[in-house]
Amino acid sequence: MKAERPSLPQGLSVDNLTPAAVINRNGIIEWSNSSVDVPCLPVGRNISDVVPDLPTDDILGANAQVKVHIDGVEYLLTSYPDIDQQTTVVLLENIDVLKARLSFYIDHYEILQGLLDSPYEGYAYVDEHGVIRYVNNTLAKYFNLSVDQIVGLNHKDFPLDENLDQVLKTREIKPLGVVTGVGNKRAIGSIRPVYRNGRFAGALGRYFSIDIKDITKFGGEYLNLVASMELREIIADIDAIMMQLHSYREEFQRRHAARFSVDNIVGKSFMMQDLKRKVLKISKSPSSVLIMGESGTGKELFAQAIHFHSDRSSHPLVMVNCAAIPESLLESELFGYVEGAFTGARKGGKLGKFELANQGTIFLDEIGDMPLSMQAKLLRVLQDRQIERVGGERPVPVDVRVISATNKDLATLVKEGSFRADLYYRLNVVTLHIPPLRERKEDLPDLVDYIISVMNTKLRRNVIGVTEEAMDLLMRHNWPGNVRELINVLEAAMNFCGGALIDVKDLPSFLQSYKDEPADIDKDATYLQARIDNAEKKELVSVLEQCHGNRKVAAEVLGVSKATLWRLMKKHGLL
Ligand SMILES: Nc1ncnc2c1ncn2[C@@H]1O[C@H](COP(=O)(O)OP(=O)(O)OP(=O)(O)O)[C@@H](O)[C@H]1O
Repeated sequence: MKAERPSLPQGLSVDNLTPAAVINRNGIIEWSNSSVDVPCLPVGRNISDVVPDLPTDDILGANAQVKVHIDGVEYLLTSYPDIDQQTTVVLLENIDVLKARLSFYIDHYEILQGLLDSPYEGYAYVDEHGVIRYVNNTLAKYFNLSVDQIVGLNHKDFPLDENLDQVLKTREIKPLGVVTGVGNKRAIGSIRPVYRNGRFAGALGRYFSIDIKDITKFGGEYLNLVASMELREIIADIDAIMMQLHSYREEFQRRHAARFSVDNIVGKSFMMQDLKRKVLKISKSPSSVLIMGESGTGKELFAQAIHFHSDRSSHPLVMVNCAAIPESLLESELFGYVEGAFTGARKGGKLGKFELANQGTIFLDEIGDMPLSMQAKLLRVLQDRQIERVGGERPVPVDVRVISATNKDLATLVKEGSFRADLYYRLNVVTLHIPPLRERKEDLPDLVDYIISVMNTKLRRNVIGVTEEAMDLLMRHNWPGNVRELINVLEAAMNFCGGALIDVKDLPSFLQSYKDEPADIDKDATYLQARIDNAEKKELVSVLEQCHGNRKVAAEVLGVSKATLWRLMKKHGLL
């Protein structure tokens, strides 16, 4: 019958594989785990009979380790005295088995050490209290620190995996965590909970560099690692994200492409022809452009055309109306923000208009309304060619051409102190002045035709033009709202007109009232003179072009003296 096991010394546990016995002060075996299965320590016998070479006096009531032999087998015998020294527990471990186990551990230790020393992978172990207990050299290098400088720190004081806190709380694995080291070195990996003897014992993280320079540096060896399933999955995830990003970019690009070229700008007046020529010239240059002109003159249309004809046209044209965005939001709209930059900030942060316009063009409309505080920040961006996201810690380089527009007189704003002079000069490298419609009324008939054709599509109508009387009234108006006002008037008239031609009665009453006014001889004369001047200039330009700039021949063709030709060229700004 198997004797009941006496209590073992505290902290000692005995399994059934290691022969163990409890012996009394006289060396008699009182209990043994091996009496039935492996009867090498039979109960009731004296231990010195069973283990002939045992120095009994050394082990009884003492904690000792001795090498002994039983039936020719070598054992390591360990003794543990009970607290009252009445009994002693002895354990017998087969030395050959111990040696084999040890060499197994040594081999595995070396393999593990080799893995942990990997130059491609970073490892970290954080205990259940959040104290960093281990990092390998590779991970320490991410932070330009030594292993010793990191081990012992609490993870809250050190920027390890962003998911670490969650794993310590939820004890669940978190894939795709990012470790951001110094110089924006980044590694991606997973962190998982660790259990020891069934007890939660912290978290273990494993990371791969996602720095392309590192990947190429590791070359073939790195590619071997690519074969690992985990990395392949991560790469597949990154690929999917990149593809998504690419399609969003394309969609963004499509929505922000320039829709109008110079051919869409209606107007044959000399001033408009001249402006269109300038647009074609300046579009290729990276210089900032300032477009000035009253409201509704077509400043945005010109900005579109500049972008359309530039080398940047395959990249976005991003519009910002500086007057429409509250001052408090303008900075984050222009430069973006990082996650957690302020209360209500979107998760993951937000890109600003400058970054969205990268490699393309940004159109800053109503620049005269930009608050002074923002003007200083914009100036820095134009000088340094880099932006700083709100809440961000590092500048982001941007390659953006800036076109700004205003209907205010910026030079006067500078004098009054509400616009920075240095910014004015930065923006004003090239200036386009769009003349108001009243100064180029000869463009009105073409604009009317163009607007009617656009409105026919929009309103599903078939109007072919305006009557002579109606055109006369349109010509008499001063158009303070410029082309936009003309568009509104014609749209309203097309809604009223029942026939193919817009007549006087279809026009708004303020226009109809002109017909009761005596013709303004001065105004009409000015208009006529403008047309004559325009025709004269056109003829001059065409003849000079035909004669390849040879003034003597041009004067002959025109039938004027060389002096008259010179005077005419000066008058029309052709010298
Ligand atoms: N020369 C033109 N040819 C054809 N359409 C024009 C022309 N000029 C202006 N338009 C049209 O007139 C409208 C107003 O033009 P746009 O918005 O470019 O003016 P703006 O000067 O930028 O105005 P604001 O200063 O109020 O922003 C638009 O619908 C535009 O397409």
